[in-house]
Amino acid sequence: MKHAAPPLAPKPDDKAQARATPMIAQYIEIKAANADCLLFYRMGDFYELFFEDALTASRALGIMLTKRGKHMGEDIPMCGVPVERANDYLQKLIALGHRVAVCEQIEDPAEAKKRGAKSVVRRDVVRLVTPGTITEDALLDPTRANAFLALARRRAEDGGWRYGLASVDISTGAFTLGECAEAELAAAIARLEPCEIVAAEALCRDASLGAILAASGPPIAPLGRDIGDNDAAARRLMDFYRVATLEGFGALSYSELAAAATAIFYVERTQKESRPALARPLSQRERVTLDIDAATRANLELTRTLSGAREGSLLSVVDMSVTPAGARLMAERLSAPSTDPTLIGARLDAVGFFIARDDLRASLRAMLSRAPDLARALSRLSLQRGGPRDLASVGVALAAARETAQLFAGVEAPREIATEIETFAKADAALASEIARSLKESLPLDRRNGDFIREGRDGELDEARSLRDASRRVIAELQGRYAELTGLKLKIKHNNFLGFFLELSQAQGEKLLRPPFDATFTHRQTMADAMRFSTRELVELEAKIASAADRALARELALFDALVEQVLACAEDLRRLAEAFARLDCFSALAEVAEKRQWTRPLVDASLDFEIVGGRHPVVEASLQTQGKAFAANDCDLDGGRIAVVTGPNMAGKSTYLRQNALIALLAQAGSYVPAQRARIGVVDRLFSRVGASDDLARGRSTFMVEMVETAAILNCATPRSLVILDEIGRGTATFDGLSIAWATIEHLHEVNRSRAIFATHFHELTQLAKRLPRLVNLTMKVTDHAGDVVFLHEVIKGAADRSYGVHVAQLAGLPASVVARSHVILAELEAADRRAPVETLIDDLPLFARLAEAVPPKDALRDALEEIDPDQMTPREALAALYELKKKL
Ligand SMILES: Nc1ncnc2c1ncn2[C@@H]1O[C@H](COP(=O)(O)OP(=O)(O)OP(=O)(O)O)[C@@H](O)[C@H]1O
Repeated sequence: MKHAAPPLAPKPDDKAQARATPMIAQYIEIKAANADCLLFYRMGDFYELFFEDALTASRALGIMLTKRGKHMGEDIPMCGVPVERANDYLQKLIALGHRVAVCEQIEDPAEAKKRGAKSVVRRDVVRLVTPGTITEDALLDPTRANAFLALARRRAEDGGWRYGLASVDISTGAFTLGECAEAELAAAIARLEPCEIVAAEALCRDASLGAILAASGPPIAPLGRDIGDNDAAARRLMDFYRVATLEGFGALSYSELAAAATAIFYVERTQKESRPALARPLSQRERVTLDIDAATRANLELTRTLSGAREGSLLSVVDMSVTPAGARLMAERLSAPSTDPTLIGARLDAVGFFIARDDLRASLRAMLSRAPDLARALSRLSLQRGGPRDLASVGVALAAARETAQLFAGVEAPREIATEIETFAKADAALASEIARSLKESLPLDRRNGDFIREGRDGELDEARSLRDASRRVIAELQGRYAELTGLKLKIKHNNFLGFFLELSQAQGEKLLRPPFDATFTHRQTMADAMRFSTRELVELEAKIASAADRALARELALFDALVEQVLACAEDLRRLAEAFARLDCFSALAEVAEKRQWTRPLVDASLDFEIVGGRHPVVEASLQTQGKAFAANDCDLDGGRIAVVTGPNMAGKSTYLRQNALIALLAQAGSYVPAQRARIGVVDRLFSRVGASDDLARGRSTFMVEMVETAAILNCATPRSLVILDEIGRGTATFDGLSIAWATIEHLHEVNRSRAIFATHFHELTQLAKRLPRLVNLTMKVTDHAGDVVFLHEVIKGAADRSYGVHVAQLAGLPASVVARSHVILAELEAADRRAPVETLIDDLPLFARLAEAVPPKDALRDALEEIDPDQMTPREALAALYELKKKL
């Protein structure tokens, strides 16, 4: 079959448009204005897609591709999705990274007809649905924030670039700002985990930024133009918030202002006429959080495992929250732990309180688990996308707030909890009872068809409803009367085209066409097996019922709008309430985990200490527990910049040990109790890791290259306040290269970075470094070896491993016996050779890294001659002579 390239939707100025049908002409124009989106074009009960959109969507959604009419002599490809199932299809398209423009009919078809038989119903795009701007429950993951990130770039005073970051979650109204240099951008994006990134097109084209964005994962939405200068950006913000000055917004930098304005621009571009109730942007520039780069975040599997699953991540073990908002906050806390010991202490007090008061914790959690997702309901209401259930959610949340306040009445709670309780006590009781008084018990999802306002709430509504219902009874009576009158089997039915009509079989219907019945019954339609009639009485009733039903619905919708208005008038208070619920949920959930898993309160202070006694890996321990196995707890002491070099056999637990210490520090700073008997952590400013092997083939980097890039970042950035964990550096290359790199890395960490660090390695030669580096300690994994039967005890002890047991692990893994036997022979040979020329002698021959650095540059004749030259004291002639002299020396 000939398959010509599908006709692309022509440009609006194409002369083709002139020859298109009026409807296709309208389509072409709207599509051109939304070229980067799939266009859902409303036609009756369907959203239709045409031209290349139809091909994309039919492939992505697995729906049938048809055609409709011709354009320029070619069939127009078309596919469609029913309006009531649109959300399912939207979800699939969004998950695939598409953006969808929803185009509705914005006038009654009857109106269009008045303009002439051929005129098309007016249509317009009412909303762009994009991955970062969705609000519907059906499209959202309740436990994850759904933010887009707007980026803008401005010159700083020192001439360098500063990036402004605005993170907006329309589904909850959260709006935060930040600023960073290009080098910090990837880590910032990893922390914020946006679902979509928005930036001016010119910025997206920048080579180095483009590479960062492409590597960061989420789909990118380029905006046609920049937001303009500082004044234009400020004006956009003021217009959106309807304020005359930005003074109330705190000090915003130029790049933050530009990013905030870009975000608002995108909100307006996607939400069109609707204006979401966004919180005022909150600058987090002064925020003090633990810096974790993207690689470390991924390697430590904080909120997701390396394979992308939530299950098996740190979050999946820690998150025992009972509300979606609590789960979202928990993810945020783990993603951005604090570096402020006072704040951390206050949060730990709150967790401690809920551990001590398990009675209050149980009541609170029972109540919270019934509370709705207030933030998301509120957001939908503000976008006119809310339904009766969203309104009910506000009422239920307000009632729950009062109940919580009562629960804590007279209780002496720590500051972090007491402030939330004050918020609860102020919850608007009048609004809660107004909502409860107005809405029925069981509510429809959609407000479109009414039937959600209680009887007795509004006299006018009740009257219209009883008229509507009475008329329906009259219809039933009428059917009986007509049946009796004619002696025929007939039924009164309804459709949108005929309204009410009588239907009977063809044979019986014939009788109504003849006297005396033809005086009363008017023939309307003959079907294959039935005939349809109407009567004057039916037509009159139809009008009465329709108008009563219309009046009832209009009244219900008016009452709905009035309630929404009342809710939105206190949107700010309600959002604070939603946040307060999330925080209490988070604290009580952390108390729950601490108790369930026997975690203890860490001490976090401003020192450079790091002492963990009886530490465990939270995720490995939980997984062993389900298999009925115990986890062997281990200590770790890195006080004052100590570096632990861990050697030991494969499978003995080195990686687990490295990660658990990083995770314990991170949990402590996130305000959680920790899996250890005791932990004292001098607050960590940056957490670095180089663990696991992964390649980044998309960016043309091999496993070893990735390893070196990450190691370089660590050596360039780590400070004495940082915590560094390095797993098997130098493994991915030839032995001597790898050993040399690992050796120099440890020296650099010890002498230059002076960070607290743990280094796991199979290069046993490195343990010799302890002789030279005073803050280096050797640790090893305890192994028992009974007559060739090796048992890993997973216990970390002081000292160095003498062998790897690699061949033993290979045997356990099922390598053929002949290969294992041969490996033993080769190993014995190699070990004998090593004993004749041990690498340990190197330690005495090589100068230390720092001294090496001092020794550079080496002296030579050319350098000596250069040093003697003083250009300020020379005539041009002397200078020329000196130049010839230098050249000669060279
Ligand atoms: N402290 C512990 N208590 C009990 N089991 C542990 C402990 N540490 C590790 N394990 C178990 O041992 C397995 C191997 O641990 P891990 O991956 O940390 O070893 P490794 O020494 O880093 O190995 P390799 O050198 O091969 O990477 C883990 O999957 C876990 O089930």
